[in-house]
Amino acid sequence: MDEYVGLPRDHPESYHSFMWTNLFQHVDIDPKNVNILDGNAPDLAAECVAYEARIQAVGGIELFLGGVGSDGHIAFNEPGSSLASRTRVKSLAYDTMIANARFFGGDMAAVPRMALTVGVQTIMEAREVVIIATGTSKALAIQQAVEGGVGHLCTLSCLQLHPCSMVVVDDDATQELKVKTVNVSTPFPSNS
Ligand SMILES: N[C@@H]1[C@@H](O)[C@H](O)[C@@H](COP(=O)(O)O)O[C@@H]1O
Repeated sequence: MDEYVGLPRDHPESYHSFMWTNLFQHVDIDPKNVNILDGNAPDLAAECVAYEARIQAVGGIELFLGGVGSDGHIAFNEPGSSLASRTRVKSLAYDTMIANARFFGGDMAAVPRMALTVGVQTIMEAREVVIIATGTSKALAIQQAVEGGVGHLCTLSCLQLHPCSMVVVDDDATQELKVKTVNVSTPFPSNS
């Protein structure tokens, strides 16, 4: 769904490496059926257009599975991204660079400043969207996305308008939610 611009494909922190290490090498998939954006393409804009065309050619995205940044971004659709956006080159937000510095030895100078990413509209056209958010660092983003209005400052909020989306959270990620619900398996206290 996204890839840093200019980071060597085989760098341990590239999304190519992440996907091969954590998923593709464990499943029976023909490498020619893997489609990851090329952040080193000679023409980045053309790479983004071609990626959208490849999605269309296979009939669209069946399931979009992703995470969320602590500022509410999905893929690399940083705050301020157009809700009509499609795959494109994106400058990373300073907060995202700080969050990612841990993957680059804490060296901000080593953190890529740009990425290729699917757009908000690209994600909205997937038939199903599942987003996983764990930990207190995601709690504000979850609150804004679930209880706030739909807006481009928290691109996860667009899922309020998606017909088949789900956000999977742990308890920590729900800490900022204002509307409390009771776990259906918890019995109500008895008055007697
Ligand atoms: N580009 C990725 C996002 O696609 C991802 O959702 C986010 C959160 O990742 P994690 O769930 O590992 O914190 O990290 C990066 O910013």
